[in-house]
Amino acid sequence: MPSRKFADGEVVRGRWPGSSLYYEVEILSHDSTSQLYTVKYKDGTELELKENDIKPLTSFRQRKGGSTSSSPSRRRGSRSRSRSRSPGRPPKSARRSASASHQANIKEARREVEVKLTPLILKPFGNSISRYNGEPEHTERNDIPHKNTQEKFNLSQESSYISTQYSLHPRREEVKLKEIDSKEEKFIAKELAVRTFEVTPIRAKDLEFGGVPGVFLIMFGLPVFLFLLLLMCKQKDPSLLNFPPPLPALYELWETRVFGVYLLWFLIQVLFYLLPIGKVVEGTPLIDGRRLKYRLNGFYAFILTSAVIGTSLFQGVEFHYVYSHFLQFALGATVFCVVLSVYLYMRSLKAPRNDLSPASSGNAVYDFFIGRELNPRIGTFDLKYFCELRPGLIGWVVINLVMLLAEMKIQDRAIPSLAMILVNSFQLLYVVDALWNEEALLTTMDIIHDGFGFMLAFGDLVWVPFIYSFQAFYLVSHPNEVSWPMASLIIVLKLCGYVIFRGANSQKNAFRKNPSDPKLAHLKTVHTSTGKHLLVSGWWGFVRHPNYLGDLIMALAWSLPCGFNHILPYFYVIYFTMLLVHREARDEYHCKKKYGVAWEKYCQRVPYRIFPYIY
Ligand SMILES: NC(=O)c1ccc[n+]([C@@H]2O[C@H](COP(=O)([O-])OP(=O)(O)OC[C@H]3O[C@@H](n4cnc5c(N)ncnc54)[C@H](OP(=O)(O)O)[C@@H]3O)[C@@H](O)[C@H]2O)c1
Ligand SMILES: CC(C)CCC[C@@H](C)[C@H]1CC[C@H]2C3=C(CC[C@]12C)[C@@]1(C)CC[C@H](O)C(C)(C)[C@@H]1CC3
Repeated sequence: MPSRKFADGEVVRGRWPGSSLYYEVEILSHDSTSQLYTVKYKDGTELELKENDIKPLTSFRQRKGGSTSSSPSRRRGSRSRSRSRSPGRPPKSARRSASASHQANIKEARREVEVKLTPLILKPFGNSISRYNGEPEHTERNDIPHKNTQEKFNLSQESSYISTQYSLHPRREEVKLKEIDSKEEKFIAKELAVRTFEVTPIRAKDLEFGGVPGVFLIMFGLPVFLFLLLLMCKQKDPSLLNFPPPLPALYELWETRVFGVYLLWFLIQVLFYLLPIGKVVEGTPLIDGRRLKYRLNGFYAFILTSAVIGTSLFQGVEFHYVYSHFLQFALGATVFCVVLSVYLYMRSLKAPRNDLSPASSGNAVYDFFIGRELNPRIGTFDLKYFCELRPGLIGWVVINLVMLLAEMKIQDRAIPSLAMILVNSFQLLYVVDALWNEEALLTTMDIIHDGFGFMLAFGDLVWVPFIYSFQAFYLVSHPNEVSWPMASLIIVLKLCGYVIFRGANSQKNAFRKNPSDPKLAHLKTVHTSTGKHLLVSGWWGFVRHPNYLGDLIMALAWSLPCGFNHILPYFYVIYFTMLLVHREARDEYHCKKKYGVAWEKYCQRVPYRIFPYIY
């Protein structure tokens, strides 16, 4: 077997094709047949290089006094004084055909500017930002000013893919050069976006959820499973050992009126979403540097929904209808989700490449599931963002209330059971918390990475409202009396989970928003090649996903009020453990790709993923 010189994960310099420039890259893999290395540049571009085009870091000498950068994604220090070339920028030969006239204009204008070129000096670890994935001198730092500089640096560079390669010193016509700069930057950013998609097709082995067969199974299996669970839960003895009840015929489950009520609910939420109340914030930078705007009015939508529900109750609207047609509502929501997914896939075929999700693969079945378009929008209406928090999440609280009323009616109670009150209030707290901290959603994997397809449409609109309300649904036909001491223990457990969940999420969100926040000055961090830091103390030094741990503890506290007669109310805990273990693995995979060696250092330092000393 032919030997290879560089190992996976090694940080080296890779030649940018068509040029004699070398950039820091991470070796991702090596193909022994073609003898090519797959490498990743710091701006995320992945390419295949020959061994000859790769050099160890040590083969570059550091030159004193040079004002250069070796970071592909590094923004120029002084925009008026420097010109750029970057790995994102295609080699001249490749670019010429596509952009001949644009380039001619630029060249023409540039001729009028007298410039002095400073050749690139590759400077291993010459500046903090170019230290690849790790901490050559100190791994931990509390030095906020240092962190701040880097973080600011990173934030500004995030919207640009331009790197400083040559230092040009204009002597005249500075304004003109600036104009060319900005024209060219836009052009390069656009080309890079296209190029990144061209050079990084997702290979079959990178498909998540078991690839095409896996997502096929999930798409058909989950709706069937949902109905089985709901039917089992309605049985007098919902033991798993009992044979599952047969699925009713489709015509028995379909009711146009129910579907109409569901549509009405959806439209009311659309209306609330469109209200011009709440502040508007920017999301994380997209591949082409744009930042989408999002209005944060989820909490207001919740208040308004509560007002509508309260008024309807007062007016005597029969909410029991939802309980007695629960399966029909679940089917209505499923049909809606399928139609929505088809629409999303169809429109994504016309979407520009820049708008596609990094998770999409080119395979129709897989993309239908994972979502092809990252942020499908109709005007300013963001479909994914809307569905993630509104109809399903707020719907879950309303369904819980329906179950509480149904319990009182069916069990002939003057007040709801303590178990029902616990389940309702715990889950209400969870939903209100999500809506109150709506901005945090903008940095989740769902918004940044996954497209909007069947997975999230079904998850948000069907799975969340109809499965997450399962404990309340169970309690309607399976009463469980909880003693006060037991209730107190459960409340303590829920609060512990909530403190961990909220503490961890808030700590990370605050750190990502402002790394020099004085309240976080005591926390230790490692810095990464991207300029971002990773927290290695506080909640994030306890386990690598403390927020998942808190979430799981809360999930257990939601199930305990249902007692120990059946395993069915614990389905949520079991499913959620599987979901979060899988999600954790997906996140680790992305973080490993993003942060390389720095992530490995973090893993060594914080060895447990979710459960301390267990996993
Ligand atoms: N109820 C449900 O069904 C459900 C389902 C899924 C998730 N959730 C909850 O949703 C919340 C968000 O979850 P999520 O899956 O989006 O993941 P998350 O844990 O909030 O975010 C993961 C990201 O955090 C950053 N990060 C990781 N380690 C870090 C560290 N040590 N220091 C600083 N940043 C670090 C990384 O992104 P960057 O470095 O790029 O910032 C990583 O990609 C969680 O609380 C989770 O429990 C609930
Ligand atoms: C295969 C499918 C069944 C998988 C479906 C997954 C979805 C149900 C989840 C994926 C991301 C989740 C999520 C929340 C709810 C459940 C998901 C949509 C969330 C809205 C719950 C409240 C949290 O506070 C949150 C806003 C952080 C969270 C975001 C992710």
